[in-house]
Amino acid sequence: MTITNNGLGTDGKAVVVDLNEGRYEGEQFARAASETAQKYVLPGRVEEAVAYDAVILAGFGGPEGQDDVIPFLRNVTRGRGIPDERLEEVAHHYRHFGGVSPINQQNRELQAALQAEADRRGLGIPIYWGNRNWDPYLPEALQKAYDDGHRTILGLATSAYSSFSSCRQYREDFAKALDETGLWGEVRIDKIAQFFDAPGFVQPFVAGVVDALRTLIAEGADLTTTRVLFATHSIPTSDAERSGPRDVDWGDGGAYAAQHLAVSEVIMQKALAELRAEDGHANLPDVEWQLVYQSRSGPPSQPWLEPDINDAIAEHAAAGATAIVMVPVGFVSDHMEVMWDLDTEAMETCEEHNLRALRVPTPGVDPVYVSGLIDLIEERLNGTPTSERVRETTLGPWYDVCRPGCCENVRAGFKPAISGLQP
Ligand SMILES: CC1=C(CCC(=O)O)c2cc3nc(cc4[nH]c(cc5[nH]c(cc1n2)c(C)c5CCC(=O)O)c(CCC(=O)O)c4C)C(CCC(=O)O)=C3C
Ligand SMILES: [Fe+2]
Repeated sequence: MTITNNGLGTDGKAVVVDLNEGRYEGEQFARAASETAQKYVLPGRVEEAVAYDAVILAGFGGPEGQDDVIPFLRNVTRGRGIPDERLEEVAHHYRHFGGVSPINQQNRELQAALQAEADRRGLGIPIYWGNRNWDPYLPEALQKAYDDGHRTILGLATSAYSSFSSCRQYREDFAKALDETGLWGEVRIDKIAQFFDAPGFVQPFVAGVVDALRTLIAEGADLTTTRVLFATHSIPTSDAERSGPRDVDWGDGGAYAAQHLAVSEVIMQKALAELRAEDGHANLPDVEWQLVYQSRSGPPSQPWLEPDINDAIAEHAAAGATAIVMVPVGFVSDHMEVMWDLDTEAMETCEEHNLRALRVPTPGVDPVYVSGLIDLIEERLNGTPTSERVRETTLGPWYDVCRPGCCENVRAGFKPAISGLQP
């Protein structure tokens, strides 16, 4: 077993631990990793140029027909022994839309857009695409990249924040893909860090909030009774508390909530500044905003992050709000969680309370977002110093190499993962 420490540790710069050099076995691996961890120094960012020869875009995956729905849900809930009858309850969101989630098509389009931008910049790097929970699966994408001769791969997950579900699970899935293809030691895979505060991710939301507020202004709405709700996926509070590096006190909701709060505040500030710079809007009032959560699942006995967006809408209505702007800041495309939980359920809640409601788009394939993701790839290709990486909050740039315990999930237990020090 080898862990190679690429040697920058003690001078305060990034340590690179190449986890792809061997296959690690539980205890033994954990012990060796913690010895390495002694030498591991913040901030865990890789400032070394690496000649990546391919990128794998890792998506969540979704069903593309009624027959796919239950098998897909079995994949998502794998290992948790949820009976098909229960899955059928979750399935009705998908059933309602013909069993089709738009997420795969969105990722196909993102892959094509990323490829076009990479080619335009002359990077000469192919972009492959594979999913966690549906066809095309990650191991297939990895095998394809390998068969095409690629050995040094950069992973890019369609998820911008830290938590077990939004970061570590993707790291584990890349490791699992190495397992299933038997390519440990043959291929190196590193993952791009969480990018919640990268300009390309933030800017489309700013533009969306500007558009929404402009629409409300044009309608003669009162911005002092308008509420901007930044919505993200709820997660169990136990996951939230373990999100991000464990040696930092992130406050309630861990790094997950801290990242969302920081980025929401920036989006709000930038949107208002942009509007105030326009003719006639110099005296625009501040608009109240709040971070809210959606799509909770799990048993009622298990605490998840709150408030739920629907409860928040009802409370704002009771307190005299007249308009709601929903900003799906936790998501990168308009997939089922957006179509159902926001555009269907939360919209209905707004209607029940006679609130004017608007929903801002996700980044999707906005050229600013696509170009911003390619910037992140170039940072790693070039080994761009931390100080030269542009980010919109003081929390970033996030860590390229995750520290031990980062985003760990005590329920799931220890599993190998790329791009981090274990366990
Ligand atoms: C943080 C987070 C993101 C954002 C980061 C990212 O994008 O990765 C996300 C995205 C998504 N979640 C999605 C779908 C589902 N998530 C589920 C279940 C869960 N998600 C969780 C968290 C997250 N989920 C959690 C803590 C669970 C509980 C079970 C567990 O601990 O694992 C279930 C199971 C049924 C249920 O429990 O409701 C489904 C079907 C889809 C696809 C949509 C489509 O098809 O268009 C997408 C993009
Ligand atoms: Fe989910």
